[in-house]
Amino acid sequence: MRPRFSLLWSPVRFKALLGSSPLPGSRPGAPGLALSAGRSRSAGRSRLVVGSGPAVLELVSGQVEVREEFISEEEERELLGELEPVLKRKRYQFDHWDNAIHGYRETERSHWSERNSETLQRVRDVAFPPGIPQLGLVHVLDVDKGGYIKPHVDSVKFCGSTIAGLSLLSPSVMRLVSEQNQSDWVDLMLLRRSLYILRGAARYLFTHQVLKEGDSYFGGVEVPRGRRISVICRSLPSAA
Ligand SMILES: O=C(O)CCC(=O)C(=O)O
Ligand SMILES: [Fe+2]
Repeated sequence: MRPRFSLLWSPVRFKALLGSSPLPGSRPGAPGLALSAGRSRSAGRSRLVVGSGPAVLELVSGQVEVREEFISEEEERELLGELEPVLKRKRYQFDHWDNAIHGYRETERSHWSERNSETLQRVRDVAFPPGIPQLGLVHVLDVDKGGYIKPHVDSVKFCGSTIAGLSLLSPSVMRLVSEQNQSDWVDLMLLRRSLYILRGAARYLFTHQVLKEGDSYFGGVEVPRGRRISVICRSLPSAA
């Protein structure tokens, strides 16, 4: 039996699937505007978020966060040590017509080693305000070097207002595109061992995607893609 709240395999996992075509009216990978230091929580983080203009950056300010070096090399090794044996037993999946993710394998995990539990607790502590209900299962997604995640909005049935993900092994670019106006976009530079957090409008009103090799540019500079594992914590939808 799959867990009741499993995000995996669910046909309603994705609310929207828009394809991965370039953005109309803007050039993907173009430098864009950086989230200004005044609006981000620290000047050090602002260079990891760029967007198509000040209005879109204003809209997502406080709802998009990227924290560089959130985990240490040692913590990354520890997570990989627990995850690799599980992931290696699975095959990468390619080319299913309805898949929002191409070239991936995934798992969910509720029990972790003590050290990894501590790392994940740090993620939860910064991502979720006290008392907010959280999905106990942590989602682990292993996307191959040639793999990518197409634009989608996480299902509101299974995921609440906050998504927080650690990036292991490879840098990548996450692109948010406004569902209302597709020329409004925000790119997040997801460095290896960084944490990103999407909240509120950034989570509900924008699709998110992880760019494929060849399209993977941040601020006009190519971000070489390798195999990437993300470890994702989510809040629960509030009860209806
Ligand atoms: O890999 C990530 O960080 C994001 C994955 C994602 O968007 C999803 O599983 O819904
Ligand atoms: Fe997602």
